[in-house]
Amino acid sequence: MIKAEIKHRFPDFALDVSVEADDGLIALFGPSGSGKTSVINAIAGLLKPDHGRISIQDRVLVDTERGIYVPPHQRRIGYVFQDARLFPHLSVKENLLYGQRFVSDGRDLGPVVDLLDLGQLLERRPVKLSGGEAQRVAIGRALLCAPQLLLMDEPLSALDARRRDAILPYLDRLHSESDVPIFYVSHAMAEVARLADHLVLLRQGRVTRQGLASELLSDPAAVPDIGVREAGAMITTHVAQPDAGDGLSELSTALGTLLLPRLSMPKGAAVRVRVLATDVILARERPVGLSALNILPATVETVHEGEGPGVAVALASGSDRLLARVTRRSARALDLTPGASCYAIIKSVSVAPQSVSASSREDQ
Ligand SMILES: Nc1ncnc2c1ncn2[C@@H]1O[C@H](COP(=O)(O)OP(=O)(O)OP(=O)(O)O)[C@@H](O)[C@H]1O
Repeated sequence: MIKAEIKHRFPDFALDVSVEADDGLIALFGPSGSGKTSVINAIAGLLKPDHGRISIQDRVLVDTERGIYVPPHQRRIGYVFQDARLFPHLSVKENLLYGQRFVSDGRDLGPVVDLLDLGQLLERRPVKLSGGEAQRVAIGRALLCAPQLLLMDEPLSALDARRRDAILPYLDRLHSESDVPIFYVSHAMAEVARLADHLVLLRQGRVTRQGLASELLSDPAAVPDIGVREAGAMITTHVAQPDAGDGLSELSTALGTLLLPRLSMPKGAAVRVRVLATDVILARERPVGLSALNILPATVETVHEGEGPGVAVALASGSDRLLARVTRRSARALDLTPGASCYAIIKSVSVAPQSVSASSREDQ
């Protein structure tokens, strides 16, 4: 359990947040200037808050009331920045070992090298690494300090889309195989949705919402904070048939089959699929003669009207949740009110490969 209550006033900005989350990956999401970096800097000890209390498990790092302030180097926190910040004169191996030198019980190099696939890179100098490789080394170095908590501040934002996609599976693996809780800062919802267990939405220095990512992502009231184009629920499912013969894979959902462009995952693998609200079409009758392959029966749970022409509709399809964005006009014409039964239609090709990731927990 991680708890952070932080109040701090900069000349032009006030931060007032309270975050409480179980271990796992806690994502801080918000627009530029909303205070994300300030929150993790306070946790790392790079920002001394005016008022606050920060604890990891039962270890209190900051309690301004009681005059407790553990200095940064004693916090056992690993920090991965946007840029890798490796020592250019040291090899990859020496950079990794640098992480270990501060702690007597640092982790063995071997498992971290395996986890992040660094074996081929050990003798190289940072100048010979791609941006994604350098970031993997930076993550490895942070892990080798045997941290109690890993802070990652936009670790992919300096990478191009191809390199980002290449490193995401390592973050999936880090998340599912390492027991170190992670605070992950990002303004890219695709990354957050893929990785987060707990989601904290920040705006102008305050938490607007927080909770289990699976619940918050399908909450229509959170759409304004997430952004209408980025909003979308997660379906946790498993691969029923990796190769359906025509370039598609079959996934089993609570109430039907989801066909997606072929996944490189084995039969039975648990997966998380992010389905954008703008990619879901609703119909009251089961449509026929339609090119879209995925038609899932669903029930309307709530309808959230925003200020624009669209409404966000939360749907239950068995135990799965979906979010659809339709126009206010369609919502009225179809009489989409809580309890209405309908069909959610999802085009297979609209689900990007990056929206599908290995799920660390079958029961999510
Ligand atoms: N040391 C500082 N002195 C004065 N103001 C600061 C300081 N650090 C941060 N701020 C202000 O606090 C606000 C929040 O900054 P912060 O970097 O925490 O936001 P962020 O959400 O991480 O933004 P981004 O996504 O752009 O990195 C900004 O308005 C910034 O100008």
